[in-house]
Amino acid sequence: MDAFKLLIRSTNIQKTGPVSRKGPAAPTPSAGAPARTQNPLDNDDFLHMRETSECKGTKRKRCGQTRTEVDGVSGELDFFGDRARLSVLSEHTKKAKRDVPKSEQARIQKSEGFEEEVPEFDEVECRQILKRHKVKITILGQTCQVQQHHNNDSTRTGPQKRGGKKDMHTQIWPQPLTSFQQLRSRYGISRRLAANLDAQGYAEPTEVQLGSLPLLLGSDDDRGWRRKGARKSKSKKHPRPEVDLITIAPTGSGKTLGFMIHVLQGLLKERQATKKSVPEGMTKHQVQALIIAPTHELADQIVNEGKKMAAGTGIKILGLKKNMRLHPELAIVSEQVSGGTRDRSAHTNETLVNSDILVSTPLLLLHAISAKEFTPAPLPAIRFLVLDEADVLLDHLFREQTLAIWRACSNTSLRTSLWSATIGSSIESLAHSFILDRRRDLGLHLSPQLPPHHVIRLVVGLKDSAIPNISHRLIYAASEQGKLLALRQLLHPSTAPTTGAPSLQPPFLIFTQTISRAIALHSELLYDIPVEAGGSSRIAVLHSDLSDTARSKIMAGFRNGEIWILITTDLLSRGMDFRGMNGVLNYDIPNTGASYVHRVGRTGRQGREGGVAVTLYTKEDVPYVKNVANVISASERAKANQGREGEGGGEGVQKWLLEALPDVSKKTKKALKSRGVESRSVTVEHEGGREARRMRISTKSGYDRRLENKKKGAVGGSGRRRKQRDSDKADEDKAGSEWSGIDD
Ligand SMILES: Nc1ncnc2c1ncn2[C@@H]1O[C@H](COP(=O)(O)OP(=O)(O)OP(=O)(O)O)[C@@H](O)[C@H]1O
Repeated sequence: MDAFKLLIRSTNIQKTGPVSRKGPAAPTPSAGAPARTQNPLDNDDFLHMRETSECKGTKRKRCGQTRTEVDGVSGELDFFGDRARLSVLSEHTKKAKRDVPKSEQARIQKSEGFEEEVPEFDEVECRQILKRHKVKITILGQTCQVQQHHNNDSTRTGPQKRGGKKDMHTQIWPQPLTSFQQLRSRYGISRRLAANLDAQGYAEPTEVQLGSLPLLLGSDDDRGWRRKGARKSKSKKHPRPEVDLITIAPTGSGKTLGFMIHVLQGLLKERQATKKSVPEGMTKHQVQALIIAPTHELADQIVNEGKKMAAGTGIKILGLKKNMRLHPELAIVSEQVSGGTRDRSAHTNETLVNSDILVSTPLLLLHAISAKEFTPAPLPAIRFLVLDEADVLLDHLFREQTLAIWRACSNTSLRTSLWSATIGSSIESLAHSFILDRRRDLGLHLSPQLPPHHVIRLVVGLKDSAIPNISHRLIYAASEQGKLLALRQLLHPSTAPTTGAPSLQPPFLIFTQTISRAIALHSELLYDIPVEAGGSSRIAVLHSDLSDTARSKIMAGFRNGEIWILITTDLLSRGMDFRGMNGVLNYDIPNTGASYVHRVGRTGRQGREGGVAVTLYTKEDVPYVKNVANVISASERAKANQGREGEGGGEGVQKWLLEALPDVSKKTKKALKSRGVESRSVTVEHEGGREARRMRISTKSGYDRRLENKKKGAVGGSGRRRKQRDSDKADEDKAGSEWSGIDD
């Protein structure tokens, strides 16, 4: 199925200005820009690193010469090359704008299309555009008893039977957002928000933004909600349905901007509508939107993105920190506050920090809103709840915490949106039922005054699959020793026989199954990067056992190009947006197909070509590796449908291998998901045993290790003996010098 074909193809949408229905084809942002390595090392430098690693004696001079280049370049490392350029451009534009009178500015804006009334697409056009972009929008209906065998209504996408029951799902074709200008002209977003978006330099909405923003922002009538066959009523306007959205769109497709615009506009609209003067005793900012993400790193990234979009709007966005508490009235109470507005609560001595949007991990937030452990106080002011990486937030690890927060959001007009590149049917059902049950508990389903409510699923491309614009490689390395060897060959391809394998160029991420394995691999590779190229400072390990400060420092180092290779666990597999990332190496196979999709999705973002995803596997992994092979194969098929098979180093997984690999049973999948490959989870220190020793990450042979241990033992023993001798001598001296009276 050519699922992502249109993600990298041109569209019929004009790049700027008012949308023409018959406009020329233009590529969308996620349509795969030509390979562009923002990577500072830009290949030459990495080649230098390889050269220097091969440099011995005679080549010293050349190495020395290049060294200064490397040092020089390292100062210019800029993963966000485009962004820097854009910010310069936007500064330039801002300055130019300041010099133009306001009336003229308005005229220019209008001529640029910002204020232009954009004609609506008719139903056929909506369908064509959404289809071309592979955007499928479905109203999730309630489960009903099956009454007939054939369903002649073509708008029903089902029935999807579940034990004699079927889900009454209905596909719809609402107005797509074909240019950002329409956000203002059609959906009336704030001028400031539109300007902030403009300053980001995004030319056009990505597919997920094209589909989700009209649903979330919506106009006040039923435009775009016509279903196939429904009669158009020109005179009668219906209230726009309230929407809770479940969005499944590829990694790096711009979901963050989708929910951020929705939340910011929602808050700005409310602020404008009520034009509230702040009542006495109340704070100026009140948390009305919660964005939940599974890791601190992702939460920080969302805050950064949010701040850019919220600049100058008066809306505050804050990342929750450990030392903060959320008051039941939704003022954040903190003893040590860094930044933000400060107030003194009238009733307590606690310091209050005010914010409109709060970004947090589930546990941190639950802690902040719970007076006693896990009994969260109600959060009636919350009107927007965003679950980023919703599938992981609703999976067993975070489920209780996430649902507890969701339950605490007691506002009757709460709008919830769930976002991820992978949301399986069980998680979707769970979310759907939770939304319906919550409405039932609040009595909302009986209220005739309320507008209709829909739970909508939006899928972009082929659901739950890896992006096809990167090259996937599945490499058999037989054993742990083999994996280390393979990794070194990828790092220094000139030392390896030509295998046709894609080379892995920094910056890249290496994923391991456990923290201890990440640490072990880090110490093993520490000296693989030559001193001339920066040595051990170029490689780092990041995991959840490190302090928050250490984690932030490493993240900053990786983002600004000081660190080239980052070894980590699944901690960084979701949501992290590192621009210019050249590759991902799964040193240990991921536990699930979804985990593979997210890990490899750290490269090839925004449809960029040239990313490489390498997965090493050993004979221990053979029973499980089909999980990964299936995802790669689906991605390769998508590529083949685009006529791009063989690009980027040949087939990711050969057909014979796919057929030869054993299927993974449901039971095994479940065990793998919770524990990973069992033999890799045991450690020599704690559980000992041959198995653990075999899975250890080290190039040293058993013989060498024994020799080393003996040597260590001998050195230790000699040290102990020396100490003993010294202490005996000291005792003797002491005894000799003590006065023992006059001998008779
Ligand atoms: N309309 C756009 N045009 C160009 N770039 C965009 C657009 N929208 C977002 N981006 C950029 O695309 C990159 C990826 O966006 P984002 O992190 O939101 O992806 P995502 O869909 O959330 O991915 P993941 O599933 O991995 O979390 C970001 O660097 C963002 O700035």
